[in-house]
Amino acid sequence: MPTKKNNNQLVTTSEHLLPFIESLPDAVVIVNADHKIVLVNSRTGEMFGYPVDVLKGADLMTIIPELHRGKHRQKVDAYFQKPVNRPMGAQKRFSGVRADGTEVPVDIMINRITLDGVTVAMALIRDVTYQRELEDRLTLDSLTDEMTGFYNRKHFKTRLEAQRSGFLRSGLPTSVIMFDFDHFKHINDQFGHAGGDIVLVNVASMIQKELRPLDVGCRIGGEEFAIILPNTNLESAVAFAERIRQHIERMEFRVEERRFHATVTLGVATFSSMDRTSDAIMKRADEALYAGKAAGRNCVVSQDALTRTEAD
Ligand SMILES: Nc1nc2c(ncn2[C@@H]2O[C@H](COP(=O)(O)OP(=O)(O)OP(=O)(O)O)[C@@H](O)[C@H]2O)c(=O)[nH]1
Repeated sequence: MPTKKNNNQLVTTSEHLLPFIESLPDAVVIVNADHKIVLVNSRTGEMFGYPVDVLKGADLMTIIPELHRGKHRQKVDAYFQKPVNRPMGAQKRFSGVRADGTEVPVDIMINRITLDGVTVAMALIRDVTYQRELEDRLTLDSLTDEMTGFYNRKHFKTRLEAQRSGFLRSGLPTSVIMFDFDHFKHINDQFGHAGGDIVLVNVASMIQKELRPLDVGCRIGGEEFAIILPNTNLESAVAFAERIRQHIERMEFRVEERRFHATVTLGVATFSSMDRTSDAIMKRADEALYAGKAAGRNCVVSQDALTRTEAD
C-alpha cells in the first residue's frame, strides 16, 4: 500500500501508482536523478506522440525542446539536490516537444516521491494550448487597434523606448514617421464617418504590405499614425515616407457610387544620442508634421527640414 514518510513524501510502488496515474487527465512523467523516465501514463504518450514503451527508460530530454535542454538538465539536478515541490502555474511559460518536432505549451507541477525504493521526481504535465492562445490573443488585443490591426499608442511608446535603448547600445539608426490625414473632417462631413473609416482601414492595409518584418505600424490617435523603422537612417525614412505619401495620393476610395481621394502630411525624425527619452524623437516628428501642415499639407517634412517633397 502507498504510505507517507514523515516529511509528507509519498512512498509507493509502480504497481500501486500506475492505476492511479492512468486515471488522471494530465500527463504524468516520473524521472530519476539520472534524468531517465522511469514511469509514464498513457496520456503522456498521447500528449507527446510516442508509444509509452518508447518513453519508459528514455532520457527526459526526449520531450524537452532542444533550446531548453541544457537549462532543464541543470534544473533537474538542482531539484534532486534540493527538492522544492512546485505547484501548477509556478513556471511562466514552458513547452514540451512532440515526436513530430512541434511544441506543446504545458504547465508542470513537480513533487518528490519514493517509488520502488528510489527517490524520484513526479511531474504532472498539463496541456495549456487553449489558455496560452487565449493569453496571447488578449495580449495582442491590448496592444492593437481593432479597426486597422495596427499597434496602438501604448505599444508604440513601448517599442519606441526599446528602440532608443537599442540605438544607444548598437548605434544603429532608428527613424520614425508620423502622419496625419489632411482635412479629414471634410472627408467625414462629405462621406460620413463610415467613409472616413474606409480611408483609415485601406491606408493601414496598404502600409502594412509595404513594411518590413521589423517595422512597426501604429495608429496613435484617431487619424494619426506612426511607423517605427529600425535600422533606417533619416534619408531612407524620408524616401519611404514620400513613397507612402504618393501611394496614398493615388488611392481611390468609394462610398456607394461616390469616389474620392485622401492625402496625408508626414513628419520624419531619427534618434540622436542626445535623446534622453523617446518623447524627444516624437516631438521632432510631430514638429516636422505640423511644419508640413503649415506649408500646405500633402508633403513630407524631415526633422531638419532639409528634405521636403511638395505635392505636384
Ligand atoms: N471616420 C473617422 N474619423 C475620425 C476618427 N478619429 C478621428 N476622426 C476625425 O478626424 C477629424 C480630425 O479633424 P482635425 O483634427 O480638425 O483635422 P483635419 O480635419 O484632418 O485637418 P488637418 O489635420 O489640419 O489637415 C475629426 O473630424 C475627427 O472626428 C475615426 O476613427 N474615424
